[in-house]
Amino acid sequence: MVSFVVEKPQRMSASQNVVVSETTRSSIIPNNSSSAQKAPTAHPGFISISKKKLLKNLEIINGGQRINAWVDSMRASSPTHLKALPSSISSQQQLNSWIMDHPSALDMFEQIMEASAGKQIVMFLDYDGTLSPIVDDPDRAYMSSKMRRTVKKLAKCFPTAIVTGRCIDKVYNFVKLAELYYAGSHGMDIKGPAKGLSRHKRVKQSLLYQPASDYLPMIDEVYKQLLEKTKSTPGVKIENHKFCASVHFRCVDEKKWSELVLQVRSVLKDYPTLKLTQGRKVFEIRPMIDWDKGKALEFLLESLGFGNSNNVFPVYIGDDRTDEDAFKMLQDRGEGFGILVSKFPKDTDASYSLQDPSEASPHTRIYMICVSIIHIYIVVYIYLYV
Ligand SMILES: O=P(O)(O)OC[C@H]1O[C@H](O[C@H]2O[C@H](CO)[C@@H](O)[C@H](O)[C@H]2O)[C@H](O)[C@@H](O)[C@@H]1O
Repeated sequence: MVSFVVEKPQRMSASQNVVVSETTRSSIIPNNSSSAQKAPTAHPGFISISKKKLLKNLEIINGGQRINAWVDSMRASSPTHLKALPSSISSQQQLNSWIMDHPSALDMFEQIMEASAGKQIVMFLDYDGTLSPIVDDPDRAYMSSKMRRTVKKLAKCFPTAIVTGRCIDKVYNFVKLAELYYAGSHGMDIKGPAKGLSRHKRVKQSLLYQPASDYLPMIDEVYKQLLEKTKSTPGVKIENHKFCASVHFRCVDEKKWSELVLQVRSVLKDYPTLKLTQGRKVFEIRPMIDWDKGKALEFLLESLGFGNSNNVFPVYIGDDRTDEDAFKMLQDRGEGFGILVSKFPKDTDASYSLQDPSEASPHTRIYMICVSIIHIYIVVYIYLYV
Protein backbone atom coordinates (compact mmCIF):
# COMPACT_ATOMS: atom_id res chain seq x y z
CA MET A 1 0.00 0.00 0.00
CA VAL A 2 1.27 3.48 -0.74
CA SER A 3 0.51 5.98 1.97
CA PHE A 4 1.84 9.48 2.22
CA VAL A 5 3.66 11.60 4.72
CA VAL A 6 3.72 15.35 4.95
CA GLU A 7 7.06 16.94 5.36
CA LYS A 8 8.77 20.25 4.86
CA PRO A 9 12.07 19.72 3.12
CA GLN A 10 13.76 23.04 2.50
CA ARG A 11 16.62 22.04 0.33
CA MET A 12 15.90 18.52 -0.79
CA SER A 13 15.55 17.76 -4.46
CA ALA A 14 12.79 20.10 -5.54
CA SER A 15 11.34 17.67 -7.98
CA GLN A 16 10.68 15.18 -5.22
CA ASN A 17 8.27 17.61 -3.69
CA VAL A 18 4.58 17.90 -4.03
CA VAL A 19 3.69 21.30 -2.67
CA VAL A 20 0.91 21.15 -0.15
CA SER A 21 0.26 24.81 0.17
CA GLU A 22 1.15 27.87 -1.83
CA THR A 23 3.13 29.22 1.04
CA THR A 24 5.45 26.31 1.67
CA ARG A 25 7.65 23.87 -0.10
CA SER A 26 5.98 21.17 1.94
CA SER A 27 5.55 17.91 0.19
CA ILE A 28 3.64 14.74 0.06
CA ILE A 29 5.94 11.94 -0.90
CA PRO A 30 5.59 8.19 -0.83
CA ASN A 31 5.77 6.96 2.72
CA ASN A 32 9.19 5.58 3.12
CA SER A 33 10.45 6.44 6.54
CA SER A 34 14.00 7.18 5.41
CA SER A 35 12.72 10.03 3.32
CA ALA A 36 10.76 11.67 6.12
CA GLN A 37 12.86 14.58 7.31
CA LYS A 38 12.74 16.95 10.20
CA ALA A 39 11.01 20.16 9.20
CA PRO A 40 13.57 22.91 8.80
CA THR A 41 12.67 26.51 9.38
CA ALA A 42 10.94 28.26 6.52
CA HIS A 43 12.81 30.58 4.18
CA PRO A 44 12.78 34.09 5.65
CA GLY A 45 9.95 36.12 4.23
CA PHE A 46 7.94 33.06 3.33
CA ILE A 47 4.93 32.06 5.28
CA SER A 48 4.66 28.46 6.28
CA ILE A 49 1.88 26.32 7.60
CA SER A 50 3.12 24.26 10.50
CA LYS A 51 3.15 20.53 10.08
CA LYS A 52 0.83 20.25 13.08
CA LYS A 53 -1.70 22.62 11.59
CA LEU A 54 -1.45 20.95 8.26
CA LEU A 55 -1.99 17.53 9.76
CA LYS A 56 -4.96 18.90 11.68
CA ASN A 57 -6.43 20.02 8.40
CA LEU A 58 -6.07 16.65 6.85
CA GLU A 59 -9.17 14.61 6.58
CA ILE A 60 -8.64 10.91 7.16
CA ILE A 61 -10.79 9.14 4.67
CA ASN A 62 -10.82 6.05 2.59
CA GLY A 63 -9.21 3.60 4.97
CA GLY A 64 -6.88 6.09 6.61
CA GLN A 65 -5.62 7.78 3.46
CA ARG A 66 -5.23 11.53 3.45
CA ILE A 67 -6.90 13.27 0.58
CA ASN A 68 -7.33 16.86 1.63
CA ALA A 69 -3.62 17.56 1.55
CA TRP A 70 -3.54 16.46 -2.05
CA VAL A 71 -6.48 18.66 -2.93
CA ASP A 72 -4.90 21.66 -1.16
CA SER A 73 -1.75 21.02 -3.08
CA MET A 74 -3.63 20.75 -6.35
CA ARG A 75 -5.39 24.03 -5.65
CA ALA A 76 -2.05 25.75 -5.08
CA SER A 77 -0.32 24.29 -8.09
CA SER A 78 -0.65 27.10 -10.62
CA PRO A 79 0.03 29.90 -10.34
CA THR A 80 2.11 29.43 -7.23
CA HIS A 81 2.21 32.63 -5.29
CA LEU A 82 2.02 33.87 -1.77
CA LYS A 83 -1.53 34.57 -0.80
CA ALA A 84 -1.58 33.96 2.91
CA LEU A 85 0.41 36.99 3.92
CA PRO A 86 0.30 38.45 7.39
CA SER A 87 -1.78 41.62 7.21
CA SER A 88 1.30 43.66 8.21
CA ILE A 89 3.11 42.73 4.98
CA SER A 90 1.52 43.86 1.77
CA SER A 91 1.97 41.72 -1.28
CA GLN A 92 3.74 44.65 -2.92
CA GLN A 93 6.25 44.80 -0.06
CA GLN A 94 6.80 41.12 -0.34
CA LEU A 95 7.27 41.33 -4.09
CA ASN A 96 9.76 44.17 -3.64
CA SER A 97 11.76 42.24 -1.11
CA TRP A 98 11.76 39.16 -3.32
CA ILE A 99 12.93 41.19 -6.30
CA MET A 100 15.80 42.53 -4.21
CA ASP A 101 16.87 38.90 -3.71
CA HIS A 102 16.08 37.81 -7.27
CA PRO A 103 16.52 40.85 -9.50
CA SER A 104 15.12 40.88 -12.97
CA ALA A 105 17.64 39.31 -15.35
CA LEU A 106 16.81 42.12 -17.75
CA ASP A 107 18.27 44.67 -15.35
CA MET A 108 21.49 42.77 -14.82
CA PHE A 109 23.25 43.03 -18.19
CA GLU A 110 26.46 44.43 -16.84
CA GLN A 111 26.78 41.87 -14.07
CA ILE A 112 25.97 39.03 -16.45
CA MET A 113 28.47 40.36 -18.94
CA GLU A 114 31.18 40.59 -16.33
CA ALA A 115 30.50 37.16 -14.89
CA SER A 116 30.39 35.41 -18.26
CA ALA A 117 33.37 37.19 -19.86
CA GLY A 118 35.75 34.75 -21.50
CA LYS A 119 33.57 31.77 -20.66
CA GLN A 120 31.53 29.49 -22.85
CA ILE A 121 27.84 30.20 -22.30
CA VAL A 122 25.63 27.10 -22.42
CA MET A 123 21.88 27.72 -22.54
CA PHE A 124 19.29 25.46 -20.89
CA LEU A 125 15.63 26.23 -21.53
CA ASP A 126 12.56 24.68 -20.00
CA TYR A 127 9.63 24.39 -22.42
CA ASP A 128 6.14 24.79 -20.90
CA GLY A 129 5.62 28.15 -19.24
CA THR A 130 9.06 29.28 -20.43
CA LEU A 131 9.20 28.98 -24.20
CA SER A 132 5.45 28.49 -24.59
CA PRO A 133 2.58 29.98 -22.64
CA ILE A 134 0.57 27.78 -20.28
CA VAL A 135 -2.65 26.76 -22.03
CA ASP A 136 -5.49 24.39 -21.13
CA ASP A 137 -4.67 21.75 -23.69
CA PRO A 138 -1.09 20.40 -23.43
CA ASP A 139 -1.28 19.30 -27.07
CA ARG A 140 -1.71 22.92 -28.11
CA ALA A 141 1.15 24.49 -26.17
CA TYR A 142 2.66 25.97 -29.30
CA MET A 143 5.80 28.00 -29.38
CA SER A 144 5.60 31.16 -31.47
CA SER A 145 7.68 31.47 -34.63
CA LYS A 146 9.35 34.50 -33.10
CA MET A 147 10.42 32.40 -30.12
CA ARG A 148 11.63 29.63 -32.44
CA ARG A 149 13.75 32.14 -34.37
CA THR A 150 15.24 33.41 -31.12
CA VAL A 151 16.12 29.93 -29.91
CA LYS A 152 17.59 29.15 -33.32
CA LYS A 153 19.78 32.25 -33.14
CA LEU A 154 20.77 31.38 -29.62
CA ALA A 155 21.81 27.88 -30.69
CA LYS A 156 24.06 29.39 -33.37
CA CYS A 157 25.97 31.24 -30.66
CA PHE A 158 25.99 28.70 -27.83
CA PRO A 159 25.24 25.04 -27.18
CA THR A 160 21.53 25.14 -26.32
CA ALA A 161 19.38 22.49 -24.66
CA ILE A 162 15.67 22.11 -24.03
CA VAL A 163 15.10 20.50 -20.63
CA THR A 164 11.51 19.41 -20.18
CA GLY A 165 9.04 17.09 -18.48
CA ARG A 166 7.68 16.16 -21.89
CA CYS A 167 9.04 13.27 -23.90
CA ILE A 168 11.43 14.31 -26.64
CA ASP A 169 9.09 13.48 -29.51
CA LYS A 170 6.34 15.72 -28.17
CA VAL A 171 8.58 18.65 -27.39
CA TYR A 172 10.38 18.27 -30.71
CA ASN A 173 7.07 18.56 -32.52
CA PHE A 174 6.70 22.00 -30.96
CA VAL A 175 10.28 23.22 -31.11
CA LYS A 176 11.31 21.66 -34.44
CA LEU A 177 14.98 22.58 -34.15
CA ALA A 178 17.33 19.69 -34.87
CA GLU A 179 20.41 21.61 -33.83
CA LEU A 180 19.51 21.58 -30.13
CA TYR A 181 20.21 19.17 -27.30
CA TYR A 182 17.03 17.75 -25.75
CA ALA A 183 16.64 16.39 -22.23
CA GLY A 184 13.09 15.02 -22.22
CA SER A 185 11.06 13.14 -19.58
CA HIS A 186 12.48 15.34 -16.81
CA GLY A 187 16.01 14.72 -18.04
CA MET A 188 15.65 10.92 -18.29
CA ASP A 189 16.04 10.93 -22.07
CA ILE A 190 18.98 12.94 -23.34
CA LYS A 191 19.74 13.40 -27.00
CA GLY A 192 22.26 15.49 -28.87
CA PRO A 193 21.89 17.51 -32.06
CA ALA A 194 21.08 15.56 -35.18
CA LYS A 195 23.85 14.87 -37.61
CA GLY A 196 23.26 15.76 -41.25
CA LEU A 197 20.48 18.34 -40.86
CA SER A 198 17.69 18.30 -43.39
CA ARG A 199 15.32 21.16 -44.07
CA HIS A 200 12.50 18.87 -45.09
CA LYS A 201 12.40 15.85 -42.90
CA ARG A 202 13.18 15.33 -39.29
CA VAL A 203 16.59 13.87 -38.67
CA LYS A 204 16.81 11.84 -35.48
CA GLN A 205 18.80 13.23 -32.60
CA SER A 206 21.69 11.09 -31.38
CA LEU A 207 21.04 9.30 -28.13
CA LEU A 208 23.24 10.33 -25.25
CA TYR A 209 21.73 8.84 -22.08
CA GLN A 210 18.60 7.15 -20.74
CA PRO A 211 19.06 6.44 -17.04
CA ALA A 212 15.55 5.01 -16.58
CA SER A 213 15.33 2.72 -19.58
CA ASP A 214 14.30 -0.23 -17.34
CA TYR A 215 11.13 1.65 -16.50
CA LEU A 216 9.86 1.88 -20.05
CA PRO A 217 7.38 -1.04 -19.84
CA MET A 218 6.24 -0.01 -16.37
CA ILE A 219 5.43 3.54 -17.41
CA ASP A 220 3.51 2.25 -20.39
CA GLU A 221 1.52 -0.08 -18.13
CA VAL A 222 0.83 2.68 -15.62
CA TYR A 223 -0.21 5.05 -18.41
CA LYS A 224 -2.79 2.54 -19.67
CA GLN A 225 -4.10 1.92 -16.16
CA LEU A 226 -4.37 5.64 -15.51
CA LEU A 227 -6.35 6.07 -18.72
CA GLU A 228 -8.72 3.31 -17.67
CA LYS A 229 -9.11 4.37 -14.03
CA THR A 230 -9.67 8.04 -14.71
CA LYS A 231 -11.95 7.72 -17.72
CA SER A 232 -15.01 8.61 -15.63
CA THR A 233 -13.45 11.95 -14.64
CA PRO A 234 -14.36 14.66 -17.15
CA GLY A 235 -11.52 16.95 -18.21
CA VAL A 236 -8.65 14.75 -17.10
CA LYS A 237 -5.81 14.30 -19.55
CA ILE A 238 -3.19 11.59 -19.24
CA GLU A 239 0.07 11.86 -21.14
CA ASN A 240 2.67 9.19 -21.76
CA HIS A 241 6.08 10.79 -21.73
CA LYS A 242 8.00 7.55 -22.24
CA PHE A 243 9.92 7.54 -18.93
CA CYS A 244 7.21 9.33 -16.96
CA ALA A 245 3.49 10.01 -17.18
CA SER A 246 1.41 13.11 -16.52
CA VAL A 247 -2.09 13.40 -15.09
CA HIS A 248 -3.48 16.84 -15.91
CA PHE A 249 -6.26 18.27 -13.78
CA ARG A 250 -6.33 21.83 -15.12
CA CYS A 251 -9.67 21.13 -16.80
CA VAL A 252 -11.13 18.89 -14.09
CA ASP A 253 -13.87 20.40 -11.94
CA GLU A 254 -12.48 21.03 -8.45
CA LYS A 255 -15.34 18.99 -6.98
CA LYS A 256 -13.91 15.97 -8.75
CA TRP A 257 -10.35 16.37 -7.51
CA SER A 258 -10.62 14.06 -4.50
CA GLU A 259 -12.09 11.42 -6.75
CA LEU A 260 -9.20 11.85 -9.16
CA VAL A 261 -6.69 11.56 -6.34
CA LEU A 262 -8.24 8.26 -5.31
CA GLN A 263 -8.10 7.01 -8.87
CA VAL A 264 -4.44 7.94 -9.26
CA ARG A 265 -3.54 6.42 -5.91
CA SER A 266 -5.38 3.23 -6.70
CA VAL A 267 -3.05 2.79 -9.66
CA LEU A 268 0.15 3.87 -7.93
CA LYS A 269 -0.29 1.64 -4.90
CA ASP A 270 1.02 -1.29 -6.93
CA TYR A 271 4.13 0.58 -8.08
CA PRO A 272 6.33 1.37 -5.10
CA THR A 273 9.26 2.21 -7.36
CA LEU A 274 7.44 5.16 -8.86
CA LYS A 275 7.13 8.56 -7.24
CA LEU A 276 4.62 11.29 -7.74
CA THR A 277 5.55 14.93 -8.00
CA GLN A 278 3.44 17.91 -8.89
CA GLY A 279 3.82 20.61 -11.50
CA ARG A 280 1.42 23.25 -12.71
CA LYS A 281 -2.00 21.61 -12.41
CA VAL A 282 -0.41 18.28 -13.20
CA PHE A 283 0.70 15.17 -11.35
CA GLU A 284 3.90 13.75 -12.70
CA ILE A 285 4.59 10.05 -12.18
CA ARG A 286 8.26 9.28 -12.37
CA PRO A 287 10.70 6.47 -11.58
CA MET A 288 12.11 6.74 -8.09
CA ILE A 289 15.67 7.19 -9.28
CA ASP A 290 18.19 9.80 -8.32
CA TRP A 291 17.85 11.75 -11.53
CA ASP A 292 16.26 15.07 -12.36
CA LYS A 293 16.70 18.17 -14.49
CA GLY A 294 19.74 19.18 -12.41
CA LYS A 295 21.47 15.88 -13.07
CA ALA A 296 20.61 16.20 -16.76
CA LEU A 297 22.18 19.66 -16.84
CA GLU A 298 25.33 18.29 -15.21
CA PHE A 299 25.40 15.37 -17.65
CA LEU A 300 25.10 17.70 -20.64
CA LEU A 301 27.86 19.96 -19.38
CA GLU A 302 30.10 16.92 -19.01
CA SER A 303 29.17 15.67 -22.47
CA LEU A 304 30.12 19.06 -23.84
CA GLY A 305 33.51 18.78 -22.19
CA PHE A 306 32.85 21.15 -19.29
CA GLY A 307 32.79 18.57 -16.51
CA ASN A 308 35.63 20.08 -14.55
CA SER A 309 35.98 23.35 -16.33
CA ASN A 310 35.97 26.84 -14.89
CA ASN A 311 35.43 28.26 -18.31
CA VAL A 312 31.77 27.53 -18.68
CA PHE A 313 28.82 29.76 -17.92
CA PRO A 314 25.56 27.78 -17.88
CA VAL A 315 22.30 29.72 -17.91
CA TYR A 316 19.06 27.90 -17.06
CA ILE A 317 15.65 29.51 -17.61
CA GLY A 318 12.59 27.78 -16.16
CA ASP A 319 9.30 28.38 -14.41
CA ASP A 320 8.37 25.25 -12.52
CA ARG A 321 9.27 23.28 -9.41
CA THR A 322 11.13 20.65 -11.39
CA ASP A 323 13.42 23.44 -12.67
CA GLU A 324 14.54 24.06 -9.11
CA ASP A 325 16.77 20.97 -9.31
CA ALA A 326 18.67 22.65 -12.14
CA PHE A 327 18.84 26.01 -10.33
CA LYS A 328 20.21 24.21 -7.30
CA MET A 329 22.79 22.36 -9.39
CA LEU A 330 24.08 25.67 -10.76
CA GLN A 331 24.17 27.14 -7.30
CA ASP A 332 26.10 24.14 -5.96
CA ARG A 333 28.56 24.24 -8.86
CA GLY A 334 28.98 27.98 -8.35
CA GLU A 335 28.74 28.47 -12.10
CA GLY A 336 26.37 30.47 -14.25
CA PHE A 337 22.92 31.23 -12.92
CA GLY A 338 19.29 30.27 -12.94
CA ILE A 339 16.46 32.54 -14.03
CA LEU A 340 12.99 31.86 -12.67
CA VAL A 341 10.09 32.94 -14.87
CA SER A 342 7.42 33.99 -12.42
CA LYS A 343 5.14 36.90 -11.74
CA PHE A 344 4.97 35.95 -8.09
CA PRO A 345 7.55 35.56 -5.34
CA LYS A 346 8.53 31.93 -4.94
CA ASP A 347 11.03 30.11 -2.83
CA THR A 348 13.73 29.44 -5.41
CA ASP A 349 17.39 28.71 -5.97
CA ALA A 350 17.41 30.83 -9.11
CA SER A 351 19.55 33.95 -8.90
CA TYR A 352 17.43 36.11 -11.15
CA SER A 353 13.83 36.39 -12.15
CA LEU A 354 11.82 37.40 -15.13
CA GLN A 355 8.54 38.79 -13.99
CA ASP A 356 6.48 41.34 -15.70
CA PRO A 357 3.77 43.26 -13.91
CA SER A 358 2.62 44.65 -17.23
CA GLU A 359 1.62 41.10 -18.17
CA ALA A 360 3.98 40.74 -21.09
CA SER A 361 3.74 37.24 -22.42
CA PRO A 362 6.41 34.68 -21.54
CA HIS A 363 7.43 34.88 -25.22
CA THR A 364 8.33 38.51 -24.86
CA ARG A 365 10.25 37.99 -21.68
CA ILE A 366 12.27 35.06 -22.89
CA TYR A 367 12.77 36.73 -26.21
CA MET A 368 14.20 39.75 -24.46
CA ILE A 369 16.52 37.73 -22.25
CA CYS A 370 17.73 35.59 -25.15
CA VAL A 371 18.36 38.63 -27.27
CA SER A 372 20.22 40.16 -24.34
CA ILE A 373 22.39 37.10 -23.95
CA ILE A 374 23.22 37.09 -27.65
CA HIS A 375 24.02 40.78 -27.31
CA ILE A 376 26.30 40.13 -24.34
CA TYR A 377 28.05 37.41 -26.28
CA ILE A 378 28.69 39.67 -29.25
CA VAL A 379 29.97 42.48 -27.03
CA VAL A 380 32.30 40.11 -25.19
CA TYR A 381 33.48 38.59 -28.46
CA ILE A 382 34.25 41.99 -29.94
CA TYR A 383 35.96 43.05 -26.71
CA LEU A 384 38.15 39.96 -26.60
CA TYR A 385 38.92 39.21 -30.19
CA VAL A 386 38.38 42.21 -32.43
O1 LIG B 1 9.26 20.76 -17.88
P1 LIG B 1 8.22 21.47 -18.68
O2 LIG B 1 8.63 21.67 -20.10
O3 LIG B 1 7.80 22.76 -18.04
O4 LIG B 1 6.97 20.47 -18.71
C1 LIG B 1 6.18 20.29 -17.55
C2 LIG B 1 4.80 19.83 -17.95
O5 LIG B 1 4.40 20.70 -18.99
C3 LIG B 1 3.16 20.42 -19.64
O6 LIG B 1 2.11 20.76 -18.75
C4 LIG B 1 2.03 22.15 -18.44
O7 LIG B 1 1.75 22.89 -19.63
C5 LIG B 1 0.47 22.60 -20.23
C6 LIG B 1 0.37 23.39 -21.52
O8 LIG B 1 0.51 24.75 -21.29
C7 LIG B 1 -0.65 22.93 -19.24
O9 LIG B 1 -1.91 22.58 -19.80
C8 LIG B 1 -0.44 22.12 -17.95
O10 LIG B 1 -1.40 22.46 -16.99
C9 LIG B 1 0.96 22.37 -17.38
O11 LIG B 1 1.23 21.52 -16.28
C10 LIG B 1 3.09 18.98 -20.07
O12 LIG B 1 1.83 18.71 -20.66
C11 LIG B 1 3.37 18.07 -18.91
O13 LIG B 1 3.30 16.72 -19.33
C12 LIG B 1 4.79 18.38 -18.42
O14 LIG B 1 5.15 17.51 -17.40
